[in-house]
Amino acid sequence: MGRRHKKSGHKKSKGRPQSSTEYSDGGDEQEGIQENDKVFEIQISDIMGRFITSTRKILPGEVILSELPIVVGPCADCGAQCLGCYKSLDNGESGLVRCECGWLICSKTCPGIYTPLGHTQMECSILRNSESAKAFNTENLSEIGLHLQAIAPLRCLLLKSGDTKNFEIIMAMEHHNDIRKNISQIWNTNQINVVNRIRSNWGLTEYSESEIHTVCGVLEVNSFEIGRRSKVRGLYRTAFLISHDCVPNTNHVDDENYKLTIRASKEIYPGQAITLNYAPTMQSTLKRREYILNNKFFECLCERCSDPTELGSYFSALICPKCQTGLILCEKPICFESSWSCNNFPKRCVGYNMSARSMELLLNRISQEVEKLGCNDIEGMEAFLDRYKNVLHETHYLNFGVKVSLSQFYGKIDGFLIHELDDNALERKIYLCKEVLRIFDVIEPGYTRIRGVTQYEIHAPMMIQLTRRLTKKSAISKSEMKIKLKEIVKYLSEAKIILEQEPAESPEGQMGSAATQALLQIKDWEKIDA
Ligand SMILES: C[S@@+](CC[C@H](N)C(=O)[O-])C[C@H]1O[C@@H](n2cnc3c(N)ncnc32)[C@H](O)[C@@H]1O
Repeated sequence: MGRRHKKSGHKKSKGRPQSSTEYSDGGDEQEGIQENDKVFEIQISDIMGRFITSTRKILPGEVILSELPIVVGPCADCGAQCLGCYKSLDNGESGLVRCECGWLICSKTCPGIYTPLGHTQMECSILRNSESAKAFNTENLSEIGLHLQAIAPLRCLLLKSGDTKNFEIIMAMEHHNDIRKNISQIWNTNQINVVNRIRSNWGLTEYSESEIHTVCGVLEVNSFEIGRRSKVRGLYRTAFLISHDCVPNTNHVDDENYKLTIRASKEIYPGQAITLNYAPTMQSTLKRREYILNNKFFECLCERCSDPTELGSYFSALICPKCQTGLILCEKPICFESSWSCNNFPKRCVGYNMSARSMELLLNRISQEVEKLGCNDIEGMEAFLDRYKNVLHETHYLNFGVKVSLSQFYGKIDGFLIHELDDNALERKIYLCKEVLRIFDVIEPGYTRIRGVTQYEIHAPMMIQLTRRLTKKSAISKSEMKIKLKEIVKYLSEAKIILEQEPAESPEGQMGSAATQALLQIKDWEKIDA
């Protein structure tokens, strides 16, 4: 697995820091932040290349940077999409609509036609002149996705004559060509779907093969997945500098104009690296490291990856089948081939070992079971947890994913609507939310979307428990009620702060407004009670 890895180990940064103004030529990357209050500067390390660190203490929720993209385009694995607004397309009732260049669009009035971050006039005439749409097989719309793969790279290349400053910024981004060219699956796919398409099929020979491979690499390594409705990627002139950590200290959102806002999710100290998680946070160390190696082309050596317990979350731990009390942990988590053994050995266990390969096979088999679970199937999920209770640690990532789903679905699914839940089911939802929060406090702490959602989720069963106790006149003293209400207000208040950062129309944004309403209602309650 290590063959793609060029650099290893974190080293201290060296060289002089560059201020963000010096680097970005006074861009808008810290919009809303005073010139004399820049919160980050650029550093360079042998291992990570450029990365950013804070110049002062940054508080949770503070905006670190906010910027519009340089380039937006369909993701490499998108299906048929509108070239202007990226809406997914199907043959639908109205059939397929084509732009003047012959490419498919959602409608003649698509808001993304002839706009800088959609289908520009320049792109339209290039695609028309090259007769690029002639090759479309509209009988098979998924094939259109292959043509769309070349659009984001083309948009980067068009900056060469249209916006040289941004073209230079893009070409100076990390592309890892030296590693990627040895991965035939990546390089050959790009050669066929992007390089040959742009140069041979569309006749744009002014762009060299190496230039096209470079923009492919830049997009793979640096782009952000954005947009709510479809698979869209964007390149940003400053945000790409943020380095990776499996326990990040920022979160990000993008709005309807693809403006990206990076906020601190927890306190960041002066000089500390500003980080985000490039990998899916709810995966085990093995899976995250594999993802980063295969998609971002480096080996993660962060604290979470280096610790066999994943900072006490036991996200990858199995229960020892020999002694039943010990945990099977990876001996050297930052080595893909490392074996696994019982942590009770030698004192309380005769010993149990597993090879990396056996662990991989076991987890793949259990993952397939998780994937088969219907997303509404609360009983199926509970049965899964019960089936593996003596195999997987209670917060193993496969259990944990199921628990996160359950923490949200109890109260929302037919037959399990919140007012239909009996006392045990309410208690179960509260228990799951608390467990989910306990683990996210370790792996994604602070002001993060999932913590906000879970804090919102926990308030409803707690409120219902309280009202049931009042109406049933089960003994509840005034002081106990006050304590319960205080706890609910604490959850809702943090949910409100976190979720109000989300776009108002998004489900999370709407939860934020609902949290505000719920807080007002509790205030009324308190008045009545008083
Ligand atoms: C989005 S770019 C970040 C900017 C890049 N360092 C540069 O100088 O242009 C991602 C690349 O930065 C490097 N990188 C980021 N975080 C890293 C980390 N935690 N450890 C090692 N390399 C890292 C890797 O080369 C990765 O592919």
